[in-house]
Amino acid sequence: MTDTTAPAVQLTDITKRFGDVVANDSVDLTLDRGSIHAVVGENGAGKTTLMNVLYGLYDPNEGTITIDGEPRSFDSPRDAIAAGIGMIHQHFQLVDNMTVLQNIVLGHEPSTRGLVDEDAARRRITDICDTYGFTVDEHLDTRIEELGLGIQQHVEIVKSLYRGAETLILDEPTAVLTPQEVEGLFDVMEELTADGRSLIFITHKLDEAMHAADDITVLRDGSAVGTVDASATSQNELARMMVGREVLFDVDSGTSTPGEVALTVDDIAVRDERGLEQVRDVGFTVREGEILGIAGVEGNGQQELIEAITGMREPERGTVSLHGRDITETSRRHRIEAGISYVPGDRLEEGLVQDYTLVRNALLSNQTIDAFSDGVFLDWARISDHADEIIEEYDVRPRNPEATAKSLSGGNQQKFIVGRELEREPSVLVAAHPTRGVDIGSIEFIHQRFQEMRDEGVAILLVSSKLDEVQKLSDRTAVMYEGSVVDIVDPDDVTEEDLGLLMAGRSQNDTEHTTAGMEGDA
Ligand SMILES: Nc1ncnc2c1ncn2[C@@H]1O[C@H](COP(=O)(O)OP(=O)(O)OP(=O)(O)O)[C@@H](O)[C@H]1O
Repeated sequence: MTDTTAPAVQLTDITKRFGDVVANDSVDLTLDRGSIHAVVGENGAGKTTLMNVLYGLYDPNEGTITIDGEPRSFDSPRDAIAAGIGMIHQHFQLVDNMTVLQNIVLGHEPSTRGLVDEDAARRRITDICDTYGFTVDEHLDTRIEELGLGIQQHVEIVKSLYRGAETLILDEPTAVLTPQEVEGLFDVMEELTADGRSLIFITHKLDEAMHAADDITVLRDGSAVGTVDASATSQNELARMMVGREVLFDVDSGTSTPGEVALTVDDIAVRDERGLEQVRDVGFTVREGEILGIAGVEGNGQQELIEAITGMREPERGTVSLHGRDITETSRRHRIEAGISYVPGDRLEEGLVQDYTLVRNALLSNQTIDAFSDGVFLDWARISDHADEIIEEYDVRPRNPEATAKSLSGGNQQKFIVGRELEREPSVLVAAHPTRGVDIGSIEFIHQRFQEMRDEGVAILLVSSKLDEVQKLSDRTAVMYEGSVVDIVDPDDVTEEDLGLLMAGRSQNDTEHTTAGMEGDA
């Protein structure tokens, strides 16, 4: 019998070590039933580790987990799910080429005398959707790959509820959403808690934590430094608790003085691996000393566009030029050597070799740089110094160049990639979601570096799903929707809401702003 007066989850004295690293140090956390509890903290503070303990992925060295007043121990996520815990990961765990229905029931198919009872599954899913206001039941026969990320996230939540989750862990759920989708998610979260379910909400966005949560626990260096009432705290207080110093929230982006055109994308069309045209006749320029932001919901062609610019995918038609020279046919390596740096959006797939040490990762895409090689042999001492410099400058923790990439927290991996790509002294920087998963102190630093580089004359193409980031850094903002640039606007003349509408495919007539010139001549 469930004790409805007990907290939904109580973590007591949880300690988890990885070798010498104490990822969680005697952490306590109480999740009240029917409440939203945000967990915030710098990169590497121990948030993911703590949630992985609760979700049965890690066995803690010490401490206890109590669910509904009963001590429990989990050997695997299967045990945690059986105890009513669900987790929505940052990287969705859905099978792309299966339908929504197949994904939701996977492994939990209801059966009547051994036969899968699909109607029963549909009825249950519709009930869940009706209760919480999801529209997932309208897409049950659609394949996941055909749906936007906002709906995919709802599918993940419905899947957890279908499996009986009473407590949901949401790991940075707003990172990939438009402002409108974020509001939608908060509404869903409210419905869930009104119905007695309990939520843990991991986020780097302090305003979201304050807006959505009841309680906020701050982790720092593996320890819980405190739990505060969300309605009685401030961003500054939270930032001080997290970082141990004041953090500037508004760095003035200053004004740029653009020079010559560095990068020209002329009417390119790009197909993805399935042969679908993902970029349709897109053209723009980026000048030296200018940041062109690209705003858009992920999956609207940004990735294919970047791949065509950086030499990883051949466009179907159109040209890419660097300082007036056509480079459309040249290799990725040629473009690196010609001065194009690239911060990829997917650090697990493209940015790092997870089993390599940071020293070896510092060499990636730098192999032919003169400073590191005499053309025949690599200068490992120099490469190791370079890794040290990145670690020091970008505050990568732990400060160990011999650590493997996979032993770093997500945000620290990201800081290392950004450091490697920015410190190569590029003339053009293409960066996709450079601060994804990065904590506020480090975002502040990375943003400052972007502005310094711009002021030194680097042409920067910034793709980001964080509108505040695009708004803050860009000198002009291009909005992509369904493979096209629907508009290029001056960020000073539009609000985040305007951008959100453009990103959702509303025409420019729906918003009021000044067009900043499609070809960089604003
Ligand atoms: N499998 C592992 N092996 C070794 N060290 C690890 C492992 N997983 C995590 N760590 C270390 O534990 C600490 C906490 O990492 P964790 O991923 O929990 O941080 P986080 O707060 O989730 O960070 P982020 O905001 O960057 O996601 C870090 O120092 C990290 O390097």
